[in-house]
Amino acid sequence: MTHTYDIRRVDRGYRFAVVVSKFNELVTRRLLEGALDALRQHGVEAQRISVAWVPGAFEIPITASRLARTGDFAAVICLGAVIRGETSHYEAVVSAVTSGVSRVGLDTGVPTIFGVLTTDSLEQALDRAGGKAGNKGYEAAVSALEMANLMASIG
Ligand SMILES: Nc1c(NC[C@H](O)[C@H](O)[C@H](O)CO)[nH]c(=O)[nH]c1=O
Ligand SMILES: CC(=O)[C@@H](O)COP(=O)(O)O
Repeated sequence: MTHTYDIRRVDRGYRFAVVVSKFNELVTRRLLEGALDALRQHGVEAQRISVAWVPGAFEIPITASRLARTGDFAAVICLGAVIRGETSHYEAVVSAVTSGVSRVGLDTGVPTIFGVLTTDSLEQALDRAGGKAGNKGYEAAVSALEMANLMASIG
């Protein structure tokens, strides 16, 4: 019989860190609210959640890395909103935050969840921050819970 890891078990002892960027705060505050809602709904008490605000998405990876390396957190949830402007700055920020968040997870072994919107417009971002396309912050927190449980199951 095959063995399947159980990702549904929620351990109330887990601690979670959230890194959220101030840039495009109208959007990112909604992502944060979604993430906090998801954690709360899954039984994670407020005192088990640490939130770090950073200036922009570019600063997310270094902060996630520092938090992951404390060993205090079952997962680090990264939230941001990079919205395309007139220049190639968008590509630079997206590239840095995407590869940086991925690297933190691989380097530390702590699930580092990518809840960073990369959109062509503010409207697209708001749609994904509690609007008609859901709340990617909420989804990111559910992924964090699943990964925390999966990592604990694997040992
Ligand atoms: N344009 C966006 C930024 N840019 C700022 C950078 O992330 C960074 O804070 C700055 O270059 C200093 O290092 N950040 C976002 O989160 N979203 C953007 O759309
Ligand atoms: C993502 C960002 O890059 C944006 O705020 C920068 O806009 P611009 O390319 O018009 O300077």
